[in-house]
Amino acid sequence: MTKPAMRVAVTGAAGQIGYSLLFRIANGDMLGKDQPVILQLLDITPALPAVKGVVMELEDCAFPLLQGVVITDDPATAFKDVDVALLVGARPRSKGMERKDLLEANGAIFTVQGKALNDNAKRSVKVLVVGNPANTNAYIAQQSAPDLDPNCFTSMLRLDHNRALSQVAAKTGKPVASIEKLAVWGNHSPTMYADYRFATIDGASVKDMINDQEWNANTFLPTVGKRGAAIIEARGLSSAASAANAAIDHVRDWVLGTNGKWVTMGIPSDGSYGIPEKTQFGFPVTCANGKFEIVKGLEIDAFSQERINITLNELMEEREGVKHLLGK
Ligand SMILES: NC(=O)c1ccc[n+]([C@@H]2O[C@H](COP(=O)([O-])OP(=O)(O)OC[C@H]3O[C@@H](n4cnc5c(N)ncnc54)[C@H](O)[C@@H]3O)[C@@H](O)[C@H]2O)c1
Ligand SMILES: O=C(O)C[C@H](O)C(=O)O
Repeated sequence: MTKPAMRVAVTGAAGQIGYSLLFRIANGDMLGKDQPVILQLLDITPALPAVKGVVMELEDCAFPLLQGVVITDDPATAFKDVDVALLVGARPRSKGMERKDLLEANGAIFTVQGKALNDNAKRSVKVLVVGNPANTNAYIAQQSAPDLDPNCFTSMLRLDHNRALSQVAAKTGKPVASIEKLAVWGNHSPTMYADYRFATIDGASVKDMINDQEWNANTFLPTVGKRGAAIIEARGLSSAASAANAAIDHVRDWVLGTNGKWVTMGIPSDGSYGIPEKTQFGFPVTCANGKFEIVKGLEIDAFSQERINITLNELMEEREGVKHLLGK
């Protein structure tokens, strides 16, 4: 029997991530090959003609799972009864900027959209914030939606997770798919802490295999942390296909589960590992039955604690910087 369609809102639908994302959602890559979808696309008024062009292309793909498309510049319409909301629409940084430099330009978008989700989305909505600075924007949206469970709101660290997987695979000469139990802690920024201390490949310790703390501190962490800037430098534009791919991975795992495997999600802290409650922080999680759960009880050594403190402090500063948007 055919499943009822799930409603998926995507903001910034005319943008470059949107162009990589929408076709994959409509193809069933995110919610399953047996899951019909209705896309509810939001962008600003001047971008609506471009959204219509993308929708013409979606039609021309004749995706069997695509049951309908809504195009709008009104957040209330975009989020009406949605099961999943991908908040991508926001300005990207250009060369020389850090992601937090976007707070002023982008923060306000997320108060409006958080409120619109609060008033219109399904109570079980799964929200992923991609627009930068993603963790703090997700915090703003969550704080603007007091009637929704805070755990409805997540932010994207999956791109950092996937980047870290690739670097570890290259260093060890082993396939990406063989790596388990990798984690990325903290903010989606160069301060994030990609941690392979618990990672295994075919049951063997990755840390022992690499056995090179100098490489960890001076090559691996800067490479993963600054990868976004390296892509902007090389492409002249920020990452788009890999960002869309990470968004698909994040939501797919949240909805369909990880079978006990660890993934990284930015989620509101429950106080674990000393991270203040509701801080949107990258944690190792497992997902089952549509819910995520933090991997608890991991030992945090001195080097890791130092890195976690740095990324947490940055998030606290960002939070301080958006207080005025939240009337605090
Ligand atoms: N978290 C991550 O890992 C990650 C990775 C890559 C990019 N990003 C971020 O994602 C965002 C989008 O990147 P992009 O390359 O697609 O940018 P883009 O400029 O190509 O597209 C952004 C789109 O958002 C739209 N938009 C602007 N304000 C809006 C609003 N209030 N409501 C709805 N739509 C709005 C624009 O009109 C545009 O169509 C940027 O902030 C970028 O930094 C995050
Ligand atoms: O780095 C950026 O500004 C874009 C994105 O967050 C990335 O990590 O590629």
